[in-house]
Amino acid sequence: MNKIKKISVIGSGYVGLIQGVGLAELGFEVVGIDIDETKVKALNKGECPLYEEGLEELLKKHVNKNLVFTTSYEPIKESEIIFLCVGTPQDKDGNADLRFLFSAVEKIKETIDKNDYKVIVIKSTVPVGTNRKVKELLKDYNVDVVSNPEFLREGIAVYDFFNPERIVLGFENLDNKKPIEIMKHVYKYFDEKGIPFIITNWETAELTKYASNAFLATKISFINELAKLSDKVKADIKTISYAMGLDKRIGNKFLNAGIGYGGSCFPKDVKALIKQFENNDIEPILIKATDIVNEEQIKWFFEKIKNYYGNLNGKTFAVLGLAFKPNTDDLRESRAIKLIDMLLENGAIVKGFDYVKKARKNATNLYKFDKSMAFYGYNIYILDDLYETVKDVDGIIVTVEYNEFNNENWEKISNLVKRKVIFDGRNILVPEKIKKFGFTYFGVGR
Ligand SMILES: NC(=O)C1=CN([C@@H]2O[C@H](COP(=O)(O)OP(=O)(O)OC[C@H]3O[C@@H](n4cnc5c(N)ncnc54)[C@H](O)[C@@H]3O)[C@@H](O)[C@H]2O)C=CC1
Ligand SMILES: O=C(O)[C@H]1O[C@H](OP(=O)(O)OP(=O)(O)OC[C@H]2O[C@@H](n3ccc(=O)[nH]c3=O)[C@H](O)[C@@H]2O)[C@H](O)[C@@H](O)[C@@H]1O
Repeated sequence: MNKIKKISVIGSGYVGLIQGVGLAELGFEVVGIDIDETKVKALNKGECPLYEEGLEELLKKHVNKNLVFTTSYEPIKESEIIFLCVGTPQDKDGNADLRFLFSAVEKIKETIDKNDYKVIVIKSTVPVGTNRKVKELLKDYNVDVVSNPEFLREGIAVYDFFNPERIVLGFENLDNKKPIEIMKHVYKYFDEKGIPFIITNWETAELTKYASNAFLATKISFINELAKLSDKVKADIKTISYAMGLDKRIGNKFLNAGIGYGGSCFPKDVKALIKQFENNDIEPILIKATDIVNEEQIKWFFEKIKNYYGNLNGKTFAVLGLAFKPNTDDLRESRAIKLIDMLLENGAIVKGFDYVKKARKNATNLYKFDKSMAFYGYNIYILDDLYETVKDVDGIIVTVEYNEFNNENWEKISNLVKRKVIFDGRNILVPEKIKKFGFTYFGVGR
């Protein structure tokens, strides 16, 4: 097989950028294509538009060497492999919105020569049947379409790129060895590392992605539902999770009770999976419950806060954590933001903090530019310093699972707050330690 020279990666968001930078580090010549001109300009200067540990260093190492970014689709003419990494957000009915994907496919059609062989690899999370549709759209072209769902986690995405737990590849016809060989060549590094490859058909690959996310989300909703009972009967959900997790069949991961899952994927992918069931006339009982439990969890936690104070009007809260999880700037479906909105709607004053500078910047922009928030705009402050954030507050609310919170100076914090009350929405603090400084502590199910 000819050595693959150039790879195009369409979409330079969390997935596309990691994919592009990662492939560049593996020695390929990569072109990143995005419709966002500002993003492309920044990337070509080696500036990372999103925060991901280790990403900017790798970007700087390869940009303008074996990695370039452009808004033009022209470079795909020179690439045998084209990765599609555009967003597939939720539409108004809960389905995956494939507008960006189909628009990228249209651009591919306009650009490539019908006779030039290409492998088009869909990394975006797409509903069952999408790879087939894309192939149908390209039926007059000499292309193979491959489903290659992405499993990376934000916050540790660079690590995940180089250390995947599996590589799933879905093909139209397993007897057609050409695209299989090409994909194995691109992912040779992982093959040599002994990472399992799952070579299957399109539908299995597409559904594996949704199944994985929905299963993890279900584990979280399961423990969150149990946490409500645990809370009431004074059991300790952390001990329950630990004890459950020691059973290897259950495992200890994703059993941390809290204020629910957020992010750009679990909420939308669970909803999109529900829609795929419904579109196939099957009632998705369990997965629907996962979604409902998650939507309710934050409301339950908020009620807990409200019940304690009686009236939130004029009360000031320090909200520790803004993004949907630690070490990211991503505010999409962040439970912290949902909680802040509820506090503001109830007349509270919010002081928000996150360790990630870009998360603070994104939150500042969100409240500054979101017109619907303008009404209570003056009631929200995003601060750069944790101690400033807790100063004179009626309560501290932990919304992101940063272990680092335990290493802060709690004696100092206890002297800064107006009232020593903590609502730990992620069960991340060590209550014994905090209580020593006179705090009243509320967790989730403990
Ligand atoms: N963010 C994550 O951790 C993960 C995301 N995924 C999936 O990967 C896909 C991408 O997700 P993210 O990277 O988070 O999205 P994102 O929103 O961060 O990035 C998407 C990028 O695509 C660009 N784009 C849109 N239309 C385009 C077009 N026609 N041509 C070129 N560029 C275009 C946008 O400007 C944007 O930069 C989604 O399907 C998502 O569900 C899968 C695993 C992990
Ligand atoms: O498809 C995707 O986009 C990705 O979605 C998740 O990754 P991510 O959204 O980055 O974050 P997670 O670490 O999975 O956390 C998701 C949410 O669940 C919450 N969570 C996680 C674990 C837990 O025990 N409890 C809990 O509430 C987190 O706080 C966070 O809000 C999956 O873990 C990835 O494998 C997948 O590729």
